[in-house]
Amino acid sequence: MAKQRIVIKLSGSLFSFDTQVKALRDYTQLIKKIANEYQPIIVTGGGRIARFYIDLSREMGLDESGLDLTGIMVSHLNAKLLMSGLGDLCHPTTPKNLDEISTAVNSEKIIITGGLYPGQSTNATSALIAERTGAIKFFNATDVDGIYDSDPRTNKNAVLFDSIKVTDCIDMLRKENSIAGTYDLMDLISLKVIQRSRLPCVVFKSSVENIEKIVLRGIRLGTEITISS
Ligand SMILES: Nc1ncnc2c1ncn2[C@@H]1O[C@H](COP(=O)(O)OP(=O)(O)OP(=O)(O)O)[C@@H](O)[C@H]1O
Ligand SMILES: O=c1ccn([C@@H]2O[C@H](COP(=O)(O)O)[C@@H](O)[C@H]2O)c(=O)[nH]1
Repeated sequence: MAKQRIVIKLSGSLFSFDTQVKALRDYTQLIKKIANEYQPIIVTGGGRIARFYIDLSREMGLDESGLDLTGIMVSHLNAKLLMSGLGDLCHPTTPKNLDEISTAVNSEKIIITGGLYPGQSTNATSALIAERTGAIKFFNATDVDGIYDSDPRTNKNAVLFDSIKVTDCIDMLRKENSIAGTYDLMDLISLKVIQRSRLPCVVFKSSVENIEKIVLRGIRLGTEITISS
């Protein structure tokens, strides 16, 4: 019987100018372990390298959708980097749209990809992929412990939610930026997809240990996004 699918958004913070091969290997080992139980679909964020290209290209005069495409390209490079350590266990290409995702998942292999469409973040991509592939859950492994009542990077007194209704999350995050390279945490598209498809989603801090705990051992971490009836 085919394995259940899960989508894991891997924080772009894993992919940086000083990333060590050990960190990547630790993640590929974890992905292999997860693949014994589920069919993982991994979406890699753009991280600092995407922001580096986006910022320079913006100064050079590139328009916003062009900048989004640049960010998407970098997220696919990050995906390729992770794929280098997975060999045949992994679908050989990074799908570029939802149709390619639908075909790729039929291989029953691990799927690794980056962003898909301009005007959104890899979180929205992940939610759309989860919706399209019938994944049972969207695990958003980010660079903070979960969803707070305000940005914890700018408010040291921000309070972490154990769970939050998707509607409250939409109200809280609706004023966020939607220009290339600045989509923080969950963008509106990701939340709307979660809402319309009642997609289970948890946001937590990315680490090999945390992903193992939450995905394979069912330990509760971070912030669950709940859907009210
Ligand atoms: N209410 C909030 N709760 C938690 N984090 C928030 C909130 N509002 C803004 N943020 C910011 O969102 C950031 C996480 O989103 P970001 O997209 O930068 O991370 P990522 O998904 O790990 O990176 P990438 O997009 O490169 O994969 C946090 O570092 C935090 O500063
Ligand atoms: O589906 C997508 C995914 C990404 N982008 C652009 O790339 C950057 C980097 O992605 P992050 O998720 O923020 O790491 C993002 O800011 C967008 O500009 C996109 O357009 N569509």
